[in-house]
Amino acid sequence: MTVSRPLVAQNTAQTTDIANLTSPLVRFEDVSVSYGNGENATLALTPTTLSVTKGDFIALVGPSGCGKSTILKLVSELLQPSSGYIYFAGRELGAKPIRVGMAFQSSTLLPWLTIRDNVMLPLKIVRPFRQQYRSKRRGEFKDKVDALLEQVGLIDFAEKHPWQLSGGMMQRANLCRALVHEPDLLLLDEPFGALDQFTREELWSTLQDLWMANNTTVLLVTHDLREAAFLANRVCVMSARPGRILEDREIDFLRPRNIDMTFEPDFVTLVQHLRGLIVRPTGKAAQEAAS
Ligand SMILES: Nc1ncnc2c1ncn2[C@@H]1O[C@H](COP(=O)(O)OP(=O)(O)OP(=O)(O)O)[C@@H](O)[C@H]1O
Repeated sequence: MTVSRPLVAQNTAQTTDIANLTSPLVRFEDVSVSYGNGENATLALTPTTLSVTKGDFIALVGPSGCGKSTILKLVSELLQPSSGYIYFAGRELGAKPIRVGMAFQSSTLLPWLTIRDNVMLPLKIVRPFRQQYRSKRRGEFKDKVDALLEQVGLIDFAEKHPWQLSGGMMQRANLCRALVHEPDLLLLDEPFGALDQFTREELWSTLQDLWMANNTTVLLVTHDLREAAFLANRVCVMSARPGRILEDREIDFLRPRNIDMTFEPDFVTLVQHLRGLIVRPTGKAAQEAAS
């Protein structure tokens, strides 16, 4: 099932505003990916069409190897599609630079820098901030970094080094670093995968707060269906390789969402439904289902 997008009326002043609000920030049109050539080629993604609206929080879920990370690699231009087209803000991807923020399961903080300097790093490297950093805005940037650290509860650790922080704290700092340069897209690949359940749930709330405050567009890859249903406003469920989108599901629980909500029947039913799409019955259960 694919979510139907609102229809836009033609030729009215209001139309333009609605169109701007609803036209996709990112659009995949029949995008497929094969790794390798000839007999050794692996078809990772079958022709896939996907629209991401500005401000969306999309979770990609599916069995291992179904192509979730491949989609992130495509959006971040680390990989070219084998066929099809990808558009960003209406122009083919690559036509103009886009700002991307990323966070992964393992912390990529630099051990010799303080937490503040780690979070500051994109402002020293990424345009247009790097020119401004060299000139007059250094103090302003420190305030910006500190505001983010404050928001995630790390301001008292700004002068510490990564090895002085817990895993959950390092992931908070990672999120700040991924967001500090105001990315067009925040790409998260299993960012909480290495954390214990309680820390992970704390981080869900942190990420939700950051998303609500910064109006960022997020693509999250996760194996955790509760995480997907808690955080996202759309969950895309992918099939086993070669990947395709089986269901593009709108998630309309009220915000801000809290952990108590995840024990409510509606939430549990949703997670079971998502699980049913991914996990095929095996053995006796499969025979019973087939009969
Ligand atoms: N560089 C590569 N060369 C060859 N095959 C690759 C390469 N990268 C990925 N693949 C294959 O493409 C498929 C999709 O990989 P991808 O990493 O996108 O899956 P995934 O859904 O993110 O998996 P997981 O959930 O296990 O991280 C897998 O079968 C994988 O083995």
